[in-house]
Amino acid sequence: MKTLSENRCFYGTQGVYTHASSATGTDMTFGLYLPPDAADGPVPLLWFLSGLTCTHENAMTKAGAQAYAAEAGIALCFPDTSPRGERVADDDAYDLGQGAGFYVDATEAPWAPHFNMWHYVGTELPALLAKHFPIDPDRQGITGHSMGGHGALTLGMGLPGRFRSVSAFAPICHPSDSDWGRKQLTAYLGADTAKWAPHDATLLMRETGLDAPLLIDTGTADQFGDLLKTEALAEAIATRRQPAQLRLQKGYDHSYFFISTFVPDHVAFHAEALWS
Ligand SMILES: N[C@@H](CCC(=O)N[C@@H](CSC=O)C(=O)NCC(=O)O)C(=O)O
Repeated sequence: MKTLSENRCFYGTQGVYTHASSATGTDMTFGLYLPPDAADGPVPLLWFLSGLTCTHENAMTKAGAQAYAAEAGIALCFPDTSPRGERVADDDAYDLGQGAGFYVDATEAPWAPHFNMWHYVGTELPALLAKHFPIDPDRQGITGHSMGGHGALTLGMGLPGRFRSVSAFAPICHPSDSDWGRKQLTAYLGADTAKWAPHDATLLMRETGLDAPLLIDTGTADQFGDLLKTEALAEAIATRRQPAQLRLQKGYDHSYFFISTFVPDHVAFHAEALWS
């Protein structure tokens, strides 16, 4: 692992690191914020999975989460959203290929050799963090935005017992029934829709639900609102009687202005679960 940068931030450290990933077969870059409490021993970890077109950098520099994480004594990890590089497959569209890994392990050509973001975020990167940083692996929460919100929800439900708390900002909720999902799941996993089910939060909610507290915020003026299919997840939550807060925030769009407004609520929500 190599350190690319470390900056003092709210009395802790915002680092950016790169490492050779066996999951993706590429070098992967991630951001890790360690709060001041990490100087005294292991701290809980909150994952922030980003959306389409993002690198590790967008949420790290635009969400404004560090101030609240410092106060709550929680580390933040900002992974990249896909493998990258000249020898990695890509597509001209912004919503497929590099920057659009959808947090799945691809089985189809040309994506399968490198696009293994489920394994990367779910297995490889947690182990790397636990080895190199003062992180308590038994106290993890996960959040994310849009495609990253989809990742937070599907990893949260797909890895029972891993996360003590799950939240999302404007998540893609039902990718099997959305133009933000069908194209990508077909490309990465093939045309057999049965293989998509573990990567669809609405279907997972109907089938298995979530064994952790859940908070979702979505703006009523989200320019991608029709693609998110929030209503399908809301119905699945209600039908299942899943304990959850699903808040529709009046006038907010899909941007980081929306995320940074509600980031304090989300960090506090995770802190309550991670420190109890
Ligand atoms: N370029 C696209 C829209 C891309 C976009 O809005 N990406 C969002 C995430 S959308 C869902 O995953 C994002 O986080 N962008 C980065 C940022 O810093 O805002 C288009 O033009 O339509």
